Amino acid sequence: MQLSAFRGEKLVLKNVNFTLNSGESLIIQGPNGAGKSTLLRILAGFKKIDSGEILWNHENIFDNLIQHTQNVAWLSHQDSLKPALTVRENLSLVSHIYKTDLRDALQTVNLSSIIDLPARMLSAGQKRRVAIARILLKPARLWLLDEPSVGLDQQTMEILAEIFNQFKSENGMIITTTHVPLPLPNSQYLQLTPSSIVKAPF
Ligand SMILES: Nc1ncnc2c1ncn2[C@@H]1O[C@H](COP(=O)(O)OP(=O)(O)OP(=O)(O)O)[C@@H](O)[C@H]1O
Repeated sequence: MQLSAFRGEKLVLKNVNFTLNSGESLIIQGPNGAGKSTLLRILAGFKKIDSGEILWNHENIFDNLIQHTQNVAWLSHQDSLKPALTVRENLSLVSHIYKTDLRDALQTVNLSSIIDLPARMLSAGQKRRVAIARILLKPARLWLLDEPSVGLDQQTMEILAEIFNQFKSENGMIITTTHVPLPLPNSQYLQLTPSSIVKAPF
């Protein structure tokens, strides 16, 4: 892999390298600005790299990004819910596309009772749980999660542990950023540090 990437003029990722197999998880750590979200965006195919390559089953993900996006489910830092739409409406498109059970997903995150509430009326933790339900609705091989536990209470952390465990036992792969301990035993760790390297002006 050995990938490097700039954001603007700043070298954010330098020679990052890891391998992940089916059923494994990787926890990306580092201080604010170290490039954790940037790395997730790259792995999701949303941002190009400046050197190196990312291989999925020996093939460069950037050679067929449409195919790659089908392998990936993405939980961003924001929950990306439409405030005026109900929980059901926010999730119905993804559940319709993949023919997956919206009620099951909401039940897993303990949100069945608020299925018809508009997203703008949800608490921060409830919004996070809806975003996690959306991950469950896409039959992806790789989950890319940006600080998945933000706003979650202890009970939901236990649910998250079960969700992670189940997904990995079905050979799913998880790559996640976090600033706090996550219920993901037997993970690899990748430590990023902020870089001070900037592009030469010419
Ligand atoms: N769109 C952008 N244009 C230019 N620089 C950017 C852009 N987005 C992020 N950066 C810079 O890239 C660096 C890495 O940002 P990134 O969001 O990946 O960090 P992070 O490790 O996820 O931080 P945090 O822990 O605060 O979420 C930061 O220095 C940030 O200022």
